[in-house]
Amino acid sequence: MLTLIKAHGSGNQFFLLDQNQLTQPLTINALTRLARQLCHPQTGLLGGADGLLVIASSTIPDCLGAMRVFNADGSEAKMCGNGLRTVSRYLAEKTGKSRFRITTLEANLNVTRSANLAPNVPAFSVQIAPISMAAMDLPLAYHQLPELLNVPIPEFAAHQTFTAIAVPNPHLISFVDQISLDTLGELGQRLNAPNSYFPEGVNVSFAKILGPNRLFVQTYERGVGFTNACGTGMSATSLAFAMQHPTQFDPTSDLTVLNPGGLVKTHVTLGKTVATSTLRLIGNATFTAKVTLTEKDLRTGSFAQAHIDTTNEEAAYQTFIHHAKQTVL
Ligand SMILES: N[C@H](CCC[C@H](N)C(=O)O)C(=O)O
Repeated sequence: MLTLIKAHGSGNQFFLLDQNQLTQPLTINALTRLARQLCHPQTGLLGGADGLLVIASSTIPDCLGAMRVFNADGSEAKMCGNGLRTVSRYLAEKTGKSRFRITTLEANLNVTRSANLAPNVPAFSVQIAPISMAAMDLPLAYHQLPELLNVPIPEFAAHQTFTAIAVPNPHLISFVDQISLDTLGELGQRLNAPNSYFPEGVNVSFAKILGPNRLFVQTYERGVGFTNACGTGMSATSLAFAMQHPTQFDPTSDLTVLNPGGLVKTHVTLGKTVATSTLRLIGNATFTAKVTLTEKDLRTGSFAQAHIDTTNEEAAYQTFIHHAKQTVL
């Protein structure tokens, strides 16, 4: 038997699979198929999820594991900020460590257990890196511009400016007075269609500035669609906020970033270049259920015999968010 964990970071839902439990690792094709099967909102497990996080061993010194990210549509992503917090918790509990690194596709990232946000609401602080605005790192094909920083782009949306940042997965960010889900949804779908300005797709975030170091961010995610929260999206948006709204950015304290699924904190340090800036994402790592099933059923995508143990953490998280939103707004 093996265990899948259903988890979320700020309402961004994932299944965690530690490949070390398997007789042999699943191939990329099998992981792509499994992500689609597990995450499907109707036919998946537990109402589906936004992605599948695959944990494997790492050979890098002081890295306790490696994380790969598969979106609900099966596409692989370079990074997942909310997911990294849940993987950090999994590895912290597996090893008893509270400060270590995790290998991701383009960086070995520092993670640290933080103080619980409330009783039964564990939290982690994770590094988000590498950071780039170079069109080739997104990749972006828009009128040969070397980067997008606060650029009006009528083809994307009227009367809006856009910033593109890779952390290292690709993000397109626009600060708006009011968030139009229709505009965001149409743009998200259009820029993730074949032959768009973003040949590998892009996560699109609209952000509302609520006050100094306080944002609300809604993201349309590549490979998923609208989600409760996008960790890398909120991190990239925090960096864009620091660059574009310096009078409202206090570098000495965290930002509070609200989202439909709750809230996170981010910390931004602005370097001389974007590549020398740093980002940290701090927030909950909630395990909502543990799923036990045979390796055979996992490999065949047969979940009828899976045994579900629901935890009591979701109620604790909702209580925390209810109180937190009252204090932050
Ligand atoms: N959809 C994203 C991956 C998941 C990232 C998001 N869930 C996060 O927390 O960062 C992408 O394709 O780049």
